Amino acid sequence: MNNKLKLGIPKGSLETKTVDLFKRAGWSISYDNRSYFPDVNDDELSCTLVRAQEMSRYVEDGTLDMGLTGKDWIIENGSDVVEIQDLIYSKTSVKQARWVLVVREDSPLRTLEDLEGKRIATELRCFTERYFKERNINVHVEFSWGATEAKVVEGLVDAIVEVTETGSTLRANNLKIIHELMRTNTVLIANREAWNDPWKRQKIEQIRTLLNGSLQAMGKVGIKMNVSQQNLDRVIQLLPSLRAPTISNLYSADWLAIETILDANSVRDLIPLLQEVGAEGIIEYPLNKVI
Ligand SMILES: Nc1ncnc2c1ncn2[C@@H]1O[C@H](COP(=O)(O)OP(=O)(O)OP(=O)(O)O)[C@@H](O)[C@H]1O
Ligand SMILES: O=P(O)(O)OC[C@H]1O[C@H](OP(=O)(O)OP(=O)(O)O)[C@H](O)[C@@H]1O
Ligand SMILES: [Mg+2]
Repeated sequence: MNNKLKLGIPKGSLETKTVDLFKRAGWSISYDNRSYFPDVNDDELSCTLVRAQEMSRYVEDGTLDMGLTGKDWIIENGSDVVEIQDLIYSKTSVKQARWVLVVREDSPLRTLEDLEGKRIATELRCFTERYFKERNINVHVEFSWGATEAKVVEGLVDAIVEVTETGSTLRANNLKIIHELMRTNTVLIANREAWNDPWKRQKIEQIRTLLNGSLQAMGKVGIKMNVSQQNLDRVIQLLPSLRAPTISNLYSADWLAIETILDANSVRDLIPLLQEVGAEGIIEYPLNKVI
């Protein structure tokens, strides 16, 4: 029988982006709507859908060898897992999210200390209790099952501790941030025993490299151009690159080809500048992985 690595895919807001990332990395994960055990085109993997909130507990106890979840939930659960790789993506972006203390815009509460004796609702209850305890501020923290912003709007609680990325939910509800408690992002985690098993570690490393390479390639493009020897320095000065641009000789001795990688959104400003300093035959191409 084949060796198998048991992989947890986060069900919920991270799900689609995670499956997309695996697709780019070379693994096709497919399932019908009601199944919690997706198929994957790799005999060495078995996949299970698990809530992001619970992932680290199943990885810690070995039910799963590896999984993806948020740093916030690893901390909340106090799970002893190996954090293999930060993979900074979420449902909406490729940036970190923030857990923040939030009150109504018209609230007189301004600082952490102002929360003394007040009520706070949050999904991250243990973390929030610990955070205030460490600062000797007494608060009543109650668990929220979701729609947390509504509770502070309606006055059910004095404040909430909630995750935010763009801030649009807070703005839509006339809420303001008075303190940032933590930054969080998606992390690839592994069970300690699995990490110490040579076959499993090799498989985890393969997945880490390809997921990270695919994530790094998002929003980046390759660009290639020809330039005469006399214009070389002026072109090079315009080009950012991972290390240094690659330069190779063309058949005609005093012309060179330059190749580099850059942010896709910088290309439209860069191309006219490159032309001005003598670059010709410019081509741009998409990237699948940057490793
Ligand atoms: N709007 C957001 N922007 C960036 N990251 C987010 C956002 N919402 C949630 N996350 C992150 O995604 C992970 C999963 O989110 P969360 O815990 O809210 O579960 P969920 O799958 O959205 O389920 P639920 O519907 O219960 O909220 C968490 O680690 C969280 O930090
Ligand atoms: O700052 P923003 O970019 O507006 O993001 C913040 C919102 O995103 C999350 O909700 P989500 O969209 O995951 O919905 P959910 O309540 O179903 O989890 C979070 O619970 C906030 O409500
Ligand atoms: Mg959510």
